[in-house]
Amino acid sequence: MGEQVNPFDEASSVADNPKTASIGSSVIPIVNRLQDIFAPLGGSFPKINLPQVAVIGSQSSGKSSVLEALVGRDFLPRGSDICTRRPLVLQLEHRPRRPNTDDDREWGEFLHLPEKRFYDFSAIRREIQAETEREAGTNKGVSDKQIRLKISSPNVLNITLVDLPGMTKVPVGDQPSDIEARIRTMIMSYIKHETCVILAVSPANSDLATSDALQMARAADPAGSRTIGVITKLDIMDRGTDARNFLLGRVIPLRLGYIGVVNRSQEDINQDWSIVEALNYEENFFHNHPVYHGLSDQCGIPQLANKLNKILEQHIRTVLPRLKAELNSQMVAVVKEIRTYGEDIESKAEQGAVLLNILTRFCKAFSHMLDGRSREMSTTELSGGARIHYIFESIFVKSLEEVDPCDGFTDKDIQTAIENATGPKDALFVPDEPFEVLIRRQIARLLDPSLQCLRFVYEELIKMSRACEATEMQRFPVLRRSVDEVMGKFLCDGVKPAERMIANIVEMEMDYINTSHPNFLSGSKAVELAMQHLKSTKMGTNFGESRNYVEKSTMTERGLKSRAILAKSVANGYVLDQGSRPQLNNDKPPSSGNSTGRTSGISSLFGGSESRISSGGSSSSKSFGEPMHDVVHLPTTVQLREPPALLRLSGVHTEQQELEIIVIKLLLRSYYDIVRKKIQDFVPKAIMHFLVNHTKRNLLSTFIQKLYRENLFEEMLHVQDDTVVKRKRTREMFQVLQQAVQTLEEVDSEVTSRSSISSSSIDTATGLPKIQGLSSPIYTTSNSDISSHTPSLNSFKSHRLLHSWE
Ligand SMILES: Nc1nc2c(ncn2[C@@H]2O[C@H](COP(=O)(O)OP(=O)(O)OP(=O)(O)O)[C@@H](O)[C@H]2O)c(=O)[nH]1
Repeated sequence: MGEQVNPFDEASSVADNPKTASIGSSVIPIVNRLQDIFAPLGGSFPKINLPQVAVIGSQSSGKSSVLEALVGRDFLPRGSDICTRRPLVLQLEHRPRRPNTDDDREWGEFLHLPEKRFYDFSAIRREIQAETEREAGTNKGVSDKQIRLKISSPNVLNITLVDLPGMTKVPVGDQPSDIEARIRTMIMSYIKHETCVILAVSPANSDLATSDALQMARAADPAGSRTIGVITKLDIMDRGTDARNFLLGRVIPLRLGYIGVVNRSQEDINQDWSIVEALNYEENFFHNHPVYHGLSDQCGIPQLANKLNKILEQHIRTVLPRLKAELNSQMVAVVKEIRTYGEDIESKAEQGAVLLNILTRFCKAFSHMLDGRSREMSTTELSGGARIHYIFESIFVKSLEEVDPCDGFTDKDIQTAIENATGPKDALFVPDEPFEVLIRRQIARLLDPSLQCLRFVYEELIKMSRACEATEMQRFPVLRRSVDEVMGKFLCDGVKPAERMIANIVEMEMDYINTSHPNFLSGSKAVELAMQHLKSTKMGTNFGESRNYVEKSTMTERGLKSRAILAKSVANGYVLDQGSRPQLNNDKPPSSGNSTGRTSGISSLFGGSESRISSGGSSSSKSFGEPMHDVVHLPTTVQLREPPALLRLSGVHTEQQELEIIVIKLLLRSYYDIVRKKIQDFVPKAIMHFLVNHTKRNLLSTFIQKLYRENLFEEMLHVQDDTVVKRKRTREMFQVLQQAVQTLEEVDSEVTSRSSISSSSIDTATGLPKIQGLSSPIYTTSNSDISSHTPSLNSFKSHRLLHSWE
């Protein structure tokens, strides 16, 4: 006794002591093996996160002593007074042994002292004490601020253990009056998590039935599926009493049962007993004790470690299927990749077959994509032929729909066109020319969007051809480039006739303005509507309404030629008839003398103003032999101003002019509508015929013509230089994965045979044992050990549990 353990000396570790078992000792080989499996697969593989273990109990119940014994290292402050005053989160980190090195030392590292390694474990204990005092003071104060300590060693498992301050009732020193509630809240924040295994420590020398630890554990884990009861200080119970009934679960039943332990007493600590010595003492104690002798499964730190190890093994067993699934999906990916690298193709016949196959598949994929029969059809966005339909309907047709037929010219422009068309005379009727000039101009504007639509479809086809490049084509860069080139040229060639056809359609429309079209608005209707509009404008009503009405109502009406109809229009009170002179509706005599330049002597079609017809009678009554005017040559008194070089209309319209403008606009709208509809119909047809369907029909024959040539086989099927390397590497990876799957199967059956927890009693979410059925009483079963059932691999597999991964 009293022999000091040298922490540097690995031989002194409990983990290596064949007589003892520390936490994770049985799990380490499994985890190591798993790591060996996954190491060659790279860092992408997820880690196995084991559950956290938290030690709870009343003050000085022996929590730190239990934790130390489980880890097998002396490094925690222990004592009869309050020692743990801040939560200590102890992260054990497995460091693989490095071959051919002797640096297998263990060290500790605090989060608050990064990069400082503690190789001396008593220095770790001193730092824990110092750091506790820095935060919680020296006078028994408690803080919930964690101390985080990482222990790195080749002998530990990756697991986190938490030592928590003990529960107390009466505040002492600097402790606040609500210390009890505060500590309980702190403890609960750790043990409430489903993945936390609770070690509920109760000292045997106090009333076990009122154990604070068991009460709290029950609150956090009502099913009792992750709580192990630990009874300490069995060596200092009242003489004549023992904890047998408690250990057997007869007082407070607990699903995972109880383990009784004997740690070092304060005196042992003072005498520097090592952990190994303490464990030897404990072993002897139970062996020689008349009551506990028969309860060897429930007594001793090694039994506690065993119980915990089984839980950890079970957890690993729970995550194994997930690992397998992960391996399998990697296998699938690798097999897929191997396929992209293909095999070496030697003979010409083979090369020809491969090339033809690739080209045929490409064309099929292209066709399928166009027709919406692609296997990899997206459900999140439009693709293939649906995009072309969208271009036609939602872009092209809709955009033409939104064009205003009178866009691009003003009323003044229309009036100027009318004036110019009548030449030096005043017109009898509204002439055809302005209407034709303007409608041609508007039809010409349809060409650009039509060609744009063609370009959009062309670009779609290019995109689709890229998307169709089958995986096997990826490894033949020359073939890929050639297919791109042939496709590009082929599509370009298809664009040209489509372009010509579209230009022809527009030109045809511009070349002959068919005012006899059945849907064209009749001139008389146009005049009528124009007059209605003028009238309603005067009355303040909205012309838009009447115009809409007109457009609808006249679509089917057979139109008459504008000139003829206009000549029979009614305007401003005059009845106009072709070839006859306008008659005034009233008997107003024509005024004489003050005729303007616009009066021509013959009434114009819209010649409604008196001034425009007033001088007609007198001039027509003169004979040819007579001079036109009676000119009296007097000295010039009035100087005419020179006409300006650039003549423009003022923009102020007479009512008559306004009427003419409206008529022209109505006719423009009506005719433009007819043309627009034709263009909306013919342009997509031209594109489909000359470009899209042509491509579908003739692509394969073009490919065969251009690329399927024996002298090109070699060149076309030349693989990328790194393909050979990749092919080799992927095949090796496939073998590694195959090996990994096999090893995993072995580990699985190994763990299954070792694990003694029934698969049906595993919580699928946490990997921890669970209670069957909610109706069963909490902390119910007697202390019948969790090891009573050993499931077969098949029974385990049939359950197909969920696995907890983080
Ligand atoms: N005789 C005997 N003494 C024990 C046993 N377990 C712990 N002790 C002593 O009880 C005292 C408290 O032990 P700790 O391990 O510090 O208890 P703790 O629960 O961590 O204490 P706090 O963290 O301060 O709440 C120490 O003096 C230990 O030596 C035991 O099984 N038998």
